This record gives sequence, C-alpha cells and structure tokens, in this order.
Amino acid sequence: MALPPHSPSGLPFDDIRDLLTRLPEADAAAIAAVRARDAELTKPAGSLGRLEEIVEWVAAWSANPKPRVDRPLVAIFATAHGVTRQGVSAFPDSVNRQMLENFAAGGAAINQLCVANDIGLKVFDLAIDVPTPDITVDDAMDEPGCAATIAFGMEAIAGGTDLLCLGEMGIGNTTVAAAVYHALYGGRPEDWIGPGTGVDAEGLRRKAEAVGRAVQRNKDHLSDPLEVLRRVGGREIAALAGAILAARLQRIPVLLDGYVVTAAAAVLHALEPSSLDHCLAAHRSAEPAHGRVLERIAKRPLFDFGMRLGEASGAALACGIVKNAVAVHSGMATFEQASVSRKG
Ligand SMILES: Cc1cc2ncn([C@H]3O[C@H](COP(=O)(O)O)[C@@H](O)[C@H]3O)c2cc1C
Ligand SMILES: O=C(O)c1cccnc1
Repeated sequence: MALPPHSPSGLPFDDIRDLLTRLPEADAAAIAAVRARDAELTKPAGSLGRLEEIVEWVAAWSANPKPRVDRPLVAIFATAHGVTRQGVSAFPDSVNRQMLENFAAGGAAINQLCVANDIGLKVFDLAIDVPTPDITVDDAMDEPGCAATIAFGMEAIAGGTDLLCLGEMGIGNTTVAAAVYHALYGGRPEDWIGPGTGVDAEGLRRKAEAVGRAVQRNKDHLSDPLEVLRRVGGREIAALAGAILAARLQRIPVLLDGYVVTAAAAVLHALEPSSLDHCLAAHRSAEPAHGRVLERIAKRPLFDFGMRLGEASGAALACGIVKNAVAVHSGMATFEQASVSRKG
C-alpha cells in the first residue's frame, strides 16, 4: 500500500506529543513472577546471564507473567530519498523497487532469516517511487505528511504480534539517519556518517557535506525532535517511530535493528527517554557511529556480528535469541519437579 505524501489522515504533532505523556509502564507483577520461577529452575542462579534479563523484558512489556513469543513479526518500511542525487549511496534508487520485488519473491536476506526463525514478514511501501525532497535543499516532509506517516507506521501491529522486529529499505537512508543524529546530537557531520552500502572516500566526503548542509539549513529548528524528523528525516524513519510508539501503547516488545532503525528510536528518545523502555537493541551495526548512538539512547546491544544490511536482519536474528530465552524459562523443570538438590 502506498501512502500519498500529504495524506490528510495523520495526527498533528501535538497528538503525538500527547501520546508520549500516556505511555504504559513495565508490568512489575509479571517481572516478579518471572524472577520467582527463575529461582526455582534447575540451574545456578544467574547462570543464563542476559537470557534471564530478556525473559523479564518480554514479561514486563507483554504484561504476561508466563512470557511467550508465538507470533513474532518483522515489519519493514520502504521508501525513497531525494538526497541520493548528492551521490551519497553506492547503489542507484532503482534498487528500492527491485528489493520490494525481491522481498515479495522470498529472495532477500530477511526472507531467509524469517524462515529460519519462524517469523512473519510484512513490507510496507511508503510511496517508494516518489522520493522525499533532497534534504540538503528542502524539508523531507511537511507536518501533516510526517504525522500521517507516523500514523501509518502504527499499522505495523494491526494484524497482531507478540514481538515486533523493525527494519527498513531505502537507498540513501544512512545519510538521512546521519542527518538526524547530527541534528539531535551536534558534533561534526563526520562523527555520524559511515560507508552505508559501501561508498568510497569521495562518497564519504559527499555524505558529510550533504549531512552538514541539511542540518545547517535547519539550524534554528533543531530543538524539537519532531521538527528534526520531518525536516532531515525520511518516511521510513517517521513510520518506524509510529510503530515503536504503537507497540508501546499495545504492550508489545520491540527489537530495534541497526543504524537506520535506531534513528527513529533516537527521535522518540529525545522527546521522552522512557519511550524506548519496551525496546531492545538487537545488535551493533558495523556502521561506525551506531555504537555511539546506542550509548546516547542507553541501549546495550545483544550482539555485534559486523552486520550492516538493515532490512531488520539483526532484529530477526535477535528474535531467535529471545525465543530461545523464553523457551528455556517456560520449559525447564524446577528443582522440586526434577528432584535436583539445591545449593548447599
Ligand atoms: C541490494 C541492497 C539490499 C539492501 N537491503 C538493505 N539495504 C540497506 O542499504 C540502504 C542504505 O544504504 P545507503 O545509505 O548507502 O544507500 C538501505 O536500503 C538499507 O536498508 C540494502 C542495500 C542494497 C544495495
Ligand atoms: O545498520 C544498518 O541498519 C545499515 C547499515 C548500512 C546500510 N543499511 C543499514
């Protein structure tokens, strides 16, 4: 489904700000139930390390004292960016539609990760043939368009899921993400850019220049993270922010993917730091700035495999880890059931 760039159906920004004041909290009773059961399981206390934290996280954010992951979903938001005319990607815009077809045919990396980990896949086409304006000269979106796109992203969970894995596709979007980071966090453009699909040194220079121009053009409007999103962001980043928010309101835990998905999280974090409490960072991408961004949003990634693909590939892999953690917790025997002696 394609979203008209200026759909009138969106929420105004103030409605989004209002949602951020009404976020549900972690379910303390569910966490307590998981901890109590964990203490009875046939293993030394704490011996499953971070897997134990993951189970508590699923319980906390699904409000379920017996956490389960039965219907994980990968949601990919795909769109196009006018900033590619600045020569910031190693690949042409035509890859966007070709990759949509590849997703539909089952040929992309994410298709196989979904098969291997038994995850549903939905791909949302955000006007992939209509790039947003080049952010070095014009705003990516106007306020109604940006708000409508955030609202569209909320649809990611409409069919139901109990673990949302977020991904994106959009040639040029590592430049857009870098512009969001530079706008939110300051520093120099060079601090936030990286090779993306594999640009050379000249390409990197063009990326730094594009990010610098986009942010400089908006230097008087950077104190509001939603203005940053609409001026130097992109549709997939707006929709991802909506998906993260909708998942929180419906109590669905979220796995963030890499460098680009984290830009949506960073916008929400800048608006309200607690808005990401239901999110886990799947991995640290090979994109050099990703680690620093994760520190800014106070997320410790589950793994670092040198991946730099996007498409939710890191989130899908992390979903396998989450499913393993939950299966161990729910299926293990207690000391009493298995007649195993406790610590002396
Ligand atoms: C074949 C192909 C498949 C992809 N899948 C994800 N991306 C990733 O690369 C793009 C961002 O990098 P840049 O900013 O350098 O253009 C996004 O589409 C992202 O999802 C891909 C890129 C390509 C070429
Ligand atoms: O880490 C990512 O999400 C990423 C890195 C490079 C290109 N596209 C996405």
